[in-house]
Amino acid sequence: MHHPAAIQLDTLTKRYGATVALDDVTLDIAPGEQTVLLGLSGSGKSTLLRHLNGLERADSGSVSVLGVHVDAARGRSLRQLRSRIGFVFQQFELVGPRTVLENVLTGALSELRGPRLGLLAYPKALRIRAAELLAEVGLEERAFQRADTLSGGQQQRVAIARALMQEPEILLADEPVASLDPESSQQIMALIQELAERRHLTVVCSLHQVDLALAWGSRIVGLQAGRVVLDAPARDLDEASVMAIYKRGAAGKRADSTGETQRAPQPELSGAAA
Ligand SMILES: Nc1ncnc2c1ncn2[C@@H]1O[C@H](COP(=O)(O)OP(=O)(O)OP(=O)(O)O)[C@@H](O)[C@H]1O
Repeated sequence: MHHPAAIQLDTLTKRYGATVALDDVTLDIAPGEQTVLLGLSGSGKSTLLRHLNGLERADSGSVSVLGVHVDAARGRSLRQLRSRIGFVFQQFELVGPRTVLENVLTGALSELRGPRLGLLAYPKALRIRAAELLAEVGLEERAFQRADTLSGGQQQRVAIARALMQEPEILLADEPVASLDPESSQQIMALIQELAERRHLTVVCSLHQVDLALAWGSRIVGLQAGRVVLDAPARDLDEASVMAIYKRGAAGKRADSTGETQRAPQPELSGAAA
């Protein structure tokens, strides 16, 4: 790889009590690369994503993002790093009673001092940028509507616009389409791809839908019980080779600290998505 990596994980291991959530993960992700994480529920996808912006700390090994050693970053240096990393979530995490435009603007809060209430509390240049982003995600006509009146797919578009408001270099997405119907899921994935390509964003996205991952990701990383068991360009894979990562391994047998077993495996084809 001739680029310095945007993301570099070196023998990363993370345990929660007896559970090994990430087990000796080594991974380099190049700038502009779009990577999908696949694996059973509990295989470590969210834990991996949460290490990339310092929400979790490695037990051993190292995590380097945009040249910053995340494990060593604290306070201001961690805030600075986080301002370069956008994050979107399964449940969108919008402020429901606020307008769509205000929700997008909150993505710029790290650029400002103190909380802001109401549109006029934001500088005009930011309001213009937020409106442009809303247009880019196809929601300019919804700017003054309450966020909680939008459909799930529309809410995820707002969340994506909010993440882009901070002009990130990396976009992390933790099951961004798990709450959406198949058609909206495809639209959201296509949108993320298009926006990422336009900005040369590095994307790491966890998914449960194998067919979406194959259609979308430039690179597929499969996790099984915290280990990387597959790492290949999507074009070199077919559904059968990806489904192998869902075979019941250690992940399916482990019990958590309450003694409950893991949720059932749930690879999906998006046509059968919940
Ligand atoms: N804060 C925590 N405390 C205890 N155990 C945790 C914690 N976070 C994750 N785990 C455990 O670590 C393992 C990996 O969890 P993780 O959420 O990363 O999996 P995942 O692949 O993202 O699952 P899903 O697809 O259901 O989101 C699981 O066994 C989980 O129970």
